[in-house]
Amino acid sequence: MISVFEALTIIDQNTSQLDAVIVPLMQSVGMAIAEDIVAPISLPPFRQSAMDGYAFRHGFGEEFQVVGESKAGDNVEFSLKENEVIRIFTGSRVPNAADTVIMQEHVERSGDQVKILKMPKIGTNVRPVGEQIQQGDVVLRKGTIINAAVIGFLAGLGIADVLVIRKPKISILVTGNELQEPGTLLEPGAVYESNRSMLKAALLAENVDLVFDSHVKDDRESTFEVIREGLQADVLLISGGISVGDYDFVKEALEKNEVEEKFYKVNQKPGKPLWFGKKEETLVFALPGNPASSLTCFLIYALAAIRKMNGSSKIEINLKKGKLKGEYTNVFEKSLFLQCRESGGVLEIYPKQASSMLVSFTMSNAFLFVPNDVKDIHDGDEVMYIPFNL
Ligand SMILES: Nc1nc2c(c(=O)[nH]1)N[C@H]1C(S)=C(S)[C@@H](COP(=O)(O)OP(=O)(O)OC[C@H]3O[C@@H](n4cnc5c(N)ncnc54)[C@H](O)[C@@H]3O)O[C@H]1N2
Ligand code: MOO
Repeated sequence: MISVFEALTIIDQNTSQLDAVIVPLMQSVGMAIAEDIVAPISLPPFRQSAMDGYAFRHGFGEEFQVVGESKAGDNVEFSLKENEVIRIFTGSRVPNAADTVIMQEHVERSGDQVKILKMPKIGTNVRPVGEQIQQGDVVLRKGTIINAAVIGFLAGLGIADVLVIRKPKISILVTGNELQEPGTLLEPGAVYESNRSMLKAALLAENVDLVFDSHVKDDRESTFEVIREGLQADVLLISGGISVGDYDFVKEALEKNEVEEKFYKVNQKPGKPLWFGKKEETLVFALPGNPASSLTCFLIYALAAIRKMNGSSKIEINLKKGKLKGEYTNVFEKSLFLQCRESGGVLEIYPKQASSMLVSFTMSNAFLFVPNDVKDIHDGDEVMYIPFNL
């Protein structure tokens, strides 16, 4: 059985960033920029007034006559004499002849006469061309994730389309005769299906396209067929049917579909029977069906691969250092991902940790990571943890 870190390395070696596509700006939210962006124009593109007030030539007294107006959107030029001002507004072009703008609260106006009450320094309230960005500057680096601020900034540069890493296409397949949809009366021997909704919910916050989701009964032929369909994606996530029971057909169906196994079984709890493979460029994660095992394996392995496809860097665990509150003994000789609450670097382990249970997950914000060779951990000991956000 391989270790957690070997599993991550194998996934990393088999995962590549997806190709780049041009999309309209408004469709790019959450996507990673695929090449450095160079400013096509300077910002501001012209000398711009920062205030509503008057534009004038500094150093020629305090009393002026208003001889014109420049409002937002205008592009008028004036040859200002020493005692002349232009009425101006925030965002308007400052005529070349003026070097300073005084805000209107600092003048006294009567008719077309203006008296400056509080003389500003030369250059005040005039935003120079390129004050924010110079044309030709690299303004955003490859890999930047597009958020509302980036959208606003790019739109402000006049950019309407952007080259981004395309979204991974994801298929979800859950297996099991016993699974029944929530909202129906539970039949004897059945359980409510939860992994499909859970994985879909976890993917909502990610930059992906869900292209296929299905439930298949424990049947050899149907499992083969539905996996064949689900492989039309960048990532196929399968839940359940990957253990060694007589009705666990997933491994066999993956092999029959010529998905190459890269590993099966990781020395961890939960999630020991995790299976990972690849067919051409499609990655397949067969997640163990127990709900906590499925979610743990998704968060630690599949999500890291999806994010790498999306433009983030290497796949690795984000291990942080904290202190344990309480005592814990690892009796399993496996690496453990324990659901816990982290606050200020102090970790408290929740009691119900079985693979079949999600109750502690609902209250958790981190995994305490216990390596397989660590047995006893005492109150106040330094521990490693992995924060997560659900
Ligand atoms: N003889 C052995 N038996 C098992 C081993 C083993 O090594 N030898 N490993 C155990 C471990 S560890 C795990 S984890 C499970 C994984 O089994 P499968 O991946 O085959 O999952 P299933 O048998 O299909 O289901 C397990 C469990 O989870 C429930 N389940 C499955 N899918 C869903 C779903 N979509 N929503 C809600 N609940 C689901 C299912 O009803 C079962 O109770 O194997 C152990 N066995
Ligand atoms: O490895 Mo399984 O997920 O513990 O029950």
